[in-house]
Amino acid sequence: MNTNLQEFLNSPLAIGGKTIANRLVLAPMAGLTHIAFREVLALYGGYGLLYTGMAGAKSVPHENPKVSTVFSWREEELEHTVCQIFGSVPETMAQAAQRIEAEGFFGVDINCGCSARAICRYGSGAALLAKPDLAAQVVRAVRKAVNIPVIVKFRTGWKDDPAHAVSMARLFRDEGADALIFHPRVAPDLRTRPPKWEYIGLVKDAVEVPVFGNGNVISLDDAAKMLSMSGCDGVALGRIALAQPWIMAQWSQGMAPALDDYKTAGTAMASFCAKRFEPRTAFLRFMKFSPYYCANFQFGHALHKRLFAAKEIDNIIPVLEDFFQSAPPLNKRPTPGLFV
Ligand SMILES: Cc1cc2nc3c(=O)[nH]c(=O)nc-3n(C[C@H](O)[C@H](O)[C@H](O)COP(=O)(O)O)c2cc1C
Repeated sequence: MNTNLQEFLNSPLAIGGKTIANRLVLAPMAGLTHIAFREVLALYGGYGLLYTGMAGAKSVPHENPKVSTVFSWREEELEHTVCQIFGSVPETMAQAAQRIEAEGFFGVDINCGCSARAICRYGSGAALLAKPDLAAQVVRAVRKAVNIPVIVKFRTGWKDDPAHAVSMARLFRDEGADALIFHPRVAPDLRTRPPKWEYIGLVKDAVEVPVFGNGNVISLDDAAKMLSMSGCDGVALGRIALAQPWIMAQWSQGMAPALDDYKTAGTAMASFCAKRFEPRTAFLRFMKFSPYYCANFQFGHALHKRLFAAKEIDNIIPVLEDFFQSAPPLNKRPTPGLFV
C-alpha cells in the first residue's frame, strides 16, 4: 500500500461550507445506490461521501421516505450522503433541493450526465450539456434555493470536445456549484469506450472548486494514475463499489478482504433488500446488483443464473451459502461481460 496515497485519500476536503473526511465517493447509480446497498457499504466504511441514485425533481417534494425506493435513508447516513436529482425546470429543481436540505442531506447533486433516452427526452441529465443557458438557470435556481453544498455530475458533452467540458465546468462554478464530479465520456457512449482521464486535468485546472474524477477506476493503481494524471481532488467509484463494497475501506484504511467478505457482502445485500423493500422489489433490486457482484468470480455467469432462478429474495441466501461451500475462485479483475 502506498502510504502517501493512503494519506491523501484520508485528507479532509472542504466542499461549500462543509468538510468531508476522505476523498473517496460512491458515484450515484440508479436502482443500485439505494438505502439497502448503502447499508452494505456502511459495514466497511472508508468513504467520504455516499450518493443516492437519481431522483426525479418533480416527485421529490411529494415522496414518502417510508415507501419510496429512491428517496429513503437511514438517519445516521444523512450527514455524509448527497441526494442526486434530475430535471430541467429550474423552479422544480429548486423545490426538490429545498426538501433535500430540509431532510438533512449533506448536499444536493444535479444530474448532467445521464444519457438514457427516458431522461434526455425531457431535457434532463446529459441533455442539459447541449443547452448551457438552461443548465446555468438550473444550477442558479438550486444554488439560490439552498445553503447546503451543490454538486454537479457531468460528462464531456455530446461530442468528444474537452473545450466544451471545460466551459461547462466554468459555467457550473460561476452559477455556484461547490464541487464537480466529472466522467470524461461523451454522452452517447454508455460505457463501451474508455473514459479520457486526460480531460479531468483540464477541468480541474479550469476551476477552483473540488473536482472528483470518475470512470473505470477498478484498482488502487487506476486511482493513483487518475489522481496523478489529473491532479483531481478525489475519485468517485461506481461499479467497483457494487462488486466489492469494502473497496473504499481497503484503499483508504488498508482493510484486507478475505473470501468471507465476498459472502458477507452478498448475504447482507439480500437481507437488507428484504428488510427495506417489498418482496418483489427486493428481488429485482438484488438482481440489478447481481451482475456486478458475480463479476468477482470465475464462475460468475453460472452464479448469476442460479440467483436469477431463485426467483424470490428469500431464496438468495441459500444459493449463496451453497456457492461458497466450494471456495469459489476469484477473478483478478471483474468479468467484463457482467461488469457493464
Ligand atoms: C447501472 C448504472 C446506473 C447509473 N445511474 C446513474 C445515476 O443515476 N446518476 C448518475 O449521475 N450516474 C449514473 N451512473 C453512472 C455512474 O455514476 C458512473 O459515472 C459510471 O458508472 C462510471 O463510473 P465507474 O466506471 O466507476 O462505474 C450509472 C451507472 C450505472 C452502471
